[in-house]
Amino acid sequence: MVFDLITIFPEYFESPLKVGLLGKAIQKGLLKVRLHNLRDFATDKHRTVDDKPFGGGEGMLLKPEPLYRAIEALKKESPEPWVVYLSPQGRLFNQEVARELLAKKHLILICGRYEGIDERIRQYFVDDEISIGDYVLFGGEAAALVLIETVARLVPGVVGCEDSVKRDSFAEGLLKHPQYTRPRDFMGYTVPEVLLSGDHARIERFRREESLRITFEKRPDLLAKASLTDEDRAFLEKLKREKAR
Ligand SMILES: CN(C)c1ccccc1CNc1ccc(C(N)=O)cn1
Repeated sequence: MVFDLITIFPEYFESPLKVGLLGKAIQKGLLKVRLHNLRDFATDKHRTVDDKPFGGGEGMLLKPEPLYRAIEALKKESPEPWVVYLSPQGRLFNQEVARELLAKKHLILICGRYEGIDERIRQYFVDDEISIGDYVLFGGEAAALVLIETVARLVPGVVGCEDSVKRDSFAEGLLKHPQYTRPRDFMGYTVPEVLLSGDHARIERFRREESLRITFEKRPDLLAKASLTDEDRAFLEKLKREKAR
């Protein structure tokens, strides 16, 4: 997996790419993240990358030429790169989109600043416009980092045990069940005894029911998309009856 980042603030990414499992994965060569300063693709003396919008209006836009030069230079380096533009106008990013992007193997991420980029770059050179959520950031860098972390976690070997990635929240379409560790009694708050029972079948069922319960309470919208067994559906019916009471 290769991520090429086009940004006017490469320094933004310094420490996030060094720490934790992402830092280790890059060190191990499980994935590559390459930073490209958009200013290096400007040709004038002042390395200009932005300009005023035609038709007037507040703020500045990223000019098309430096972006075009950056994208074309990076496209030459690999067979089929996938050009992603992070913007509030993009399709909503989620775990499913992350799995799609993992299959692309080489992503070129454009981090917008100011009011965004010239429409002709978006229209003719971007393959995929993605938003990480309905809010406005100073720039696309934070969104790019969210995308990189989510996709990187899916690269084999990045997260220790593969199964844990499979059992993540959203992986099966449900929210993750609550988790506990020592001590058994913390300020009088104890751990559900089933988790101390050693009865793995019972523990698995308890955890599945807890996932169903918190998804039903906090994100019922996810239930429509989740893959549910008959046992799951029966449990959800019980929750609905309890709620109706
Ligand atoms: C300056 N803005 C508003 C802007 C406008 C257009 C493109 C990029 C930017 C950079 N900001 C971003 C980027 C992404 C997201 C998101 N939700 O993924 C939120 N904000």
